[in-house]
Amino acid sequence: MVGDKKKPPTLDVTAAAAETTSSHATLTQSSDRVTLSHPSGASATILLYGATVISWTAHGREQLWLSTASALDGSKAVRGGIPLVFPVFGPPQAGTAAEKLPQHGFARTTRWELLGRTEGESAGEANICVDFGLNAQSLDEETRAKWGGAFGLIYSVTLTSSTLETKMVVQNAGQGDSAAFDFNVLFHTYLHVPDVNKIAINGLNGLTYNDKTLGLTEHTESNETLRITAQTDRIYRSAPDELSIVDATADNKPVFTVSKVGLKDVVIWNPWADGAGKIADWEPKDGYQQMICVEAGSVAAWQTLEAGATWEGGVVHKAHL
Ligand SMILES: O=P(O)(O)OC[C@H]1O[C@H](O)[C@H](O)[C@@H](O)[C@@H]1O
Repeated sequence: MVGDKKKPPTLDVTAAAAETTSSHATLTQSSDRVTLSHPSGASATILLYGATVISWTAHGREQLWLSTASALDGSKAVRGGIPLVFPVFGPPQAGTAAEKLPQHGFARTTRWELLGRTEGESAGEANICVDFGLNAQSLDEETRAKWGGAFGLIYSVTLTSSTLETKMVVQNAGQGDSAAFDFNVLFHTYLHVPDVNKIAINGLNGLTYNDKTLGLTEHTESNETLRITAQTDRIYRSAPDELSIVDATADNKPVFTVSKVGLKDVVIWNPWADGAGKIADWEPKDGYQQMICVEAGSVAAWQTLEAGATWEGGVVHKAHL
């Protein structure tokens, strides 16, 4: 696990018991998952495998899309929810330190350690937060041999009545000049939407993006609002810190607000019918109509972390419906 001295000072590791309750919120733990419950009725369930959020409820409804065919037993990355991408986004390029790793790295396919829970306040309301840790020593030997970074990660998931915040701290525990490492990091959030044909994404106009469906070619977004009408897989570079997802068929009623801190890029992904048909664990096949991936991260360029240095970034997802 991440060294004691490097944990956030507020972290209450001793509270990570089988079940801890308070008048404000509860954390329930089983052998493979943790569930946070907020007094408002909101909840979040996180698998220790990949520290993957597999459910987030607010306003009495599920806010994340999860394939009904997804493995949840640690045999394969989860198809839906919020898989974590680290230390490489997409298929690693030959010649990079990450070249031997699988697509999207190892964070989503490694069991994390539960560090503990805290309660606090955000935006004037009570929240509950749970922290998970992963470091180089906890990787299996095969994975360690594929990527040498002396990394430590602390991943925090914070729940309020209508928001889910995901935050990552990356530490370089290495020593000496040669211990710097490069990484990508991304929160691969599958947002659940009532009908993808009706939503629009605001905040991308004027940005440069690389279109993965067109061989990663570079384009400039010229639409005030982005509608999803076909397979979409784009890396929007240097995106603004706030994006809104609205219902374009209902006076642009807000559906989600996505606010990022310390993260440069946003990936927008929907596999559409053609893509979903090729993904074995995607069910129901027409489920692409009820989701949109809005993935905040730093992926267009490597983040370089020097020995002893710490990096931090996160995203707040706010559900309006
Ligand atoms: O199938 P996965 O490895 O989970 O990747 C799912 C998707 O992740 C990101 O959104 C990428 O931009 C897509 O190109 C990729 O298809």
